[in-house]
Amino acid sequence: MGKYEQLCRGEGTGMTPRRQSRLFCRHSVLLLTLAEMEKVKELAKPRVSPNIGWSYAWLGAYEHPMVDKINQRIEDLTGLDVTMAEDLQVANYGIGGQYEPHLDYRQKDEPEEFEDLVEGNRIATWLLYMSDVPAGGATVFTEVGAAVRPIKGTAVFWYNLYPSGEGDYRTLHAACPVLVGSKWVSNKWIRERGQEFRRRCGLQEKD
Ligand SMILES: O=C(O)CCC(=O)C(=O)O
Ligand SMILES: [Fe+2]
Repeated sequence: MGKYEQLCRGEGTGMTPRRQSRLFCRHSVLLLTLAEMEKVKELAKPRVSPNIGWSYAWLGAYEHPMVDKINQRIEDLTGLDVTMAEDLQVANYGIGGQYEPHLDYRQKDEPEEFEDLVEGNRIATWLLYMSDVPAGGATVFTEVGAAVRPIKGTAVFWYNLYPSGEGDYRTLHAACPVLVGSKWVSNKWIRERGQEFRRRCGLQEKD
């Protein structure tokens, strides 16, 4: 059985206490209000296929003042500039909906993928859960051995790139199949441009 399946079953996290303490910093405050989450879902609903597999929609800041406010909140919380970030992505997973292990950043050996990277690569990912999921639906990091259960109003944030700009393979992650309920998330992919004075670059490849 692969690490993905194992983690989804709630087995084999096996993280050292040190790693655990460095990875997890979960606050019990709602990062978006219930009204904001409902609005985001309402805006996305006509564009996703609720409750079947996995589907998503992009929400531009111009669509509703609340979207703009949410983007601003992400900037305040992460300390990163969101001017050149991608639009807010809203995704829904129905029963059985999942997302296989992948990297959010573009790799160097995908040259054709670099064409639309004027804003740079995806330096960081902000992933916010907009629903509780009674069973399944965790986000798992297969290299690290971590599983994050969706809790409505909480978010996961990580850097996809080393400060040098090199991709960090340890960020490989996946969404486990939803077993009961419906999973709503919103993703914000922050790009490298605009972070020059917010996150200093490293001298070594893996700095
Ligand atoms: O829904 C999740 O838990 C992860 C989603 C994800 O990794 C993505 O959309 O890139
Ligand atoms: Fe992802």
